[in-house]
Amino acid sequence: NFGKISCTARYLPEKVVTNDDLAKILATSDEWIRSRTGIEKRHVVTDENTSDMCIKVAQQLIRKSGINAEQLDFILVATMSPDYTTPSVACQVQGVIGAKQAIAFDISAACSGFVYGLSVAEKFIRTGSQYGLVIGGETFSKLLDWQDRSTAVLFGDGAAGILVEAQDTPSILREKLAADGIRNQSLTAGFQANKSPFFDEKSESSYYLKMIGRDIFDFALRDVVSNIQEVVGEEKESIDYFLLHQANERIIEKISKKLKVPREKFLTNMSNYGNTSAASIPILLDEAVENGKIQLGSNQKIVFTGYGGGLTWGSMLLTL
Ligand SMILES: O=C(O)C1CCN(c2ccc(-c3cc(CO)ccc3Cl)cn2)CC1
Repeated sequence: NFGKISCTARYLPEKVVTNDDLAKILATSDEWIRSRTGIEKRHVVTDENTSDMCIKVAQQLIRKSGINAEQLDFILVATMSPDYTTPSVACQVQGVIGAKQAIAFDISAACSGFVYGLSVAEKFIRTGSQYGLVIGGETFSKLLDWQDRSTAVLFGDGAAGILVEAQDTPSILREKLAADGIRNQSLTAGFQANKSPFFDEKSESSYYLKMIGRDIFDFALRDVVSNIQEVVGEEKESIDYFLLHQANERIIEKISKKLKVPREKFLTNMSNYGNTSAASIPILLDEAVENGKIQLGSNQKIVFTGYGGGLTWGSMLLTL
């Protein structure tokens, strides 16, 4: 058997924060944020955590697909902002929706988490699983230094995911995942300092998200472009849509130029959500399904590409 995407869903927290709202608390402006990132607004949780949003996505997937939660064999949640280190968000979801047969664990691959998760899901399907959920969910608002205008304006909260089910023909045609731990300090968040009586005082906690933007930008233009080329090969023209992690409008423009693929083949929505890390690709996918650009079961060819902290990156070529 092979995995196919048979349902999509998304959940955004109610509160919307515009660039002008941020300009009231930070030395920034709508003009700067919009011109440098393409972001106009983002959603921010006020009383929810990552698990709450992922549970809502899972409940929608079950309702929309008509399957019973007990049919699920696995639940994978890609997140770098879980409620706890344990239990996993996936286990919190599994418990609430009553997916008693499902194994459940989180995937920590930053903004590549959804692509890594879909790749893992495919392996479960190929070895006998029938149904599973892959959900990307983030509450970055708790990781950010809201005094730091270079990062606080870039990110948003949200969750989205897919139901993956077994079929006898392949949907995932090619994939290439990668990581480079040498550059692991280019994007960090959530460091927890040790406070035991036996630990040297040296360690200071750097919980807030820190990013060397220039390094990540360059990485996206170099490694990510060659990764897409490696996965897409000569079939560039036959791809209907490229769904890249929604980090920055200018990055996507530059990548489309480097690949010599028309910009309109790259779906984007960072203007409305900011960078939602592991949730960004499934949010984009669910919107495209909702507005009809993408139809599941249509044999359309799409590419998913994640890239971010780790450093991690990876692309998958699918026929839907
Ligand atoms: O001065 C400017 O123009 C700044 C320059 C720096 N910028 C950046 C840099 C890197 C990212 C980014 C982040 C992640 C993490 O999800 C993944 C992938 C990318 Cl490419 C987003 N924005 C913002 C505008």
